[in-house]
Amino acid sequence: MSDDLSASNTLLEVNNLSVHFPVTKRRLFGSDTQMLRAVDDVSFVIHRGETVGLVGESGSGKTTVGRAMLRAIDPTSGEVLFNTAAPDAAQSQVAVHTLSGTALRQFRPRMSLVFQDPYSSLNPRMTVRDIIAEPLVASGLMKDRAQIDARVRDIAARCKLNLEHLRRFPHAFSGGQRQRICIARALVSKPEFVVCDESVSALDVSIQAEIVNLLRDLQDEMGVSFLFIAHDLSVVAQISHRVAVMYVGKFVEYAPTEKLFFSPRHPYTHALLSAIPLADPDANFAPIRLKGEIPNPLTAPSGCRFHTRCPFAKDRCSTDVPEWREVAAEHFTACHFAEEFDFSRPNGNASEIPA
Ligand SMILES: Nc1ncnc2c1ncn2[C@@H]1O[C@H](COP(=O)(O)OP(=O)(O)OP(=O)(O)O)[C@@H](O)[C@H]1O
Repeated sequence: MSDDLSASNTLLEVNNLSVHFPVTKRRLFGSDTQMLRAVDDVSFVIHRGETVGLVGESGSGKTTVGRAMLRAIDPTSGEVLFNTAAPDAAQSQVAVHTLSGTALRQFRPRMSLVFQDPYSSLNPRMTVRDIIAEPLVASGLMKDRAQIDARVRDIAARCKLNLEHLRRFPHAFSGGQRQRICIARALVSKPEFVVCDESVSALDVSIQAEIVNLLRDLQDEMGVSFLFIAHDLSVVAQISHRVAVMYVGKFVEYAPTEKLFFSPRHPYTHALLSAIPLADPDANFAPIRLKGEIPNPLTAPSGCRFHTRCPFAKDRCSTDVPEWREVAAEHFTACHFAEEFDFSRPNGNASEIPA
C-alpha cells in the first residue's frame, strides 16, 4: 500500500486529458458529423505503488481514460506524463501522449492492461506459457528462450499458477485461473503501470476477492501502480488508495478512499454510495436514488452535466460549469455547492468499507 502522496513519488500525471470521437450520422441528404466528448478535461495523478479506482455508470468514459493513458488511443488534447526513474534518482519524464513509432513500441512494456473477460482475451490455440510470454516477444524485450522461460515461470509462480499448467491450453482453466493467466501476461514485462479494466467484474464474488488479494500482493512485491476501473464501488474500496468518480466524460470527485466513502462532497458520489447497503448509525444520513439514465455524451447537458439528475440542483447548475478544485487536503470535486453539502457519515470508519 502506498501512502506517499508526495510529488517526488508521482508516477503518472494526467493534465487536461480530452478524448473526442467523431460520430457521423447519415441523413436523407448527406451526413452530419458531431464530436462525442467521451473524456473531457480530466486531470489527476497516480503515485508509485498506488491503486486509483475509477468508477461511474456505463458510458461515463472510464475505459477511454485508461486506453488514452496507455496510448491505445490518441488523446484529442492534454498530457499524459510518465516519470520513469526510481523516486530517489533524478527523474526522467516521458510525454506518453507524444510517443509514436519505435519510441512508443519501446515504451509499451512499461504499461499494460488486464481486460474484463478472461474467456475471450486468451488465444485458445496458444499454450499458457506462450500467452504469458507474448508481451516479451512482441516488444522484443527478451529474445533468449531460456531467459523468457525463467521470467514466465517467475511471474506464473507469483500469480499462484501451477507451473505444470504452463504447457496446457486456456480451455482447461476456470474463470479465476484464466484471470491469473491474464494478470501474469500483463505483469511479465515488469510494467510500472497497469490498467485493470473491469478485471474482476465477470467473476464470482469469492473469486473476485482472491484476485483482488493477488493484485494487492503483486503490488507490494513489484511496486506497480494500478488504475482499477469498475462499476462496483464496494470492490473498488477494497483495493484502491484513492478513488475517482466519473460522470459523462468528467471527473466529479477524486479523494482518498476513506474520505470518498465517508465524507463525499459531490451529490453524484453520494447517490452511488446510497446504493451500497452500509451499516450506518448516523441518523442524518439521507440516501438518494438517481432517476433516469446517464445522458449521451453527444448531447451532454450544459453547465454541470449532473444537473438534470441532481436532487440539489439550483439555477446556476444548468448554466455554469463547476470548477474542479481541492475542497480539502487531497480531496477534489467539481460541484458549485460542495462546501455547503454534508453527506458525511461521521460515525463511519474504515472497517465499514465492504470487505
Ligand atoms: N471508438 C469510439 N467511437 C465512438 N464513440 C466511442 C468510442 N469508444 C467509446 N465511445 C463512446 O464514448 C463513451 C465512453 O465510453 P467508455 O467505454 O469509455 O465508457 P465506460 O465508462 O468505460 O463504459 P462501460 O462501463 O460500459 O465500459 C460512450 O458513449 C461510448 O459509446
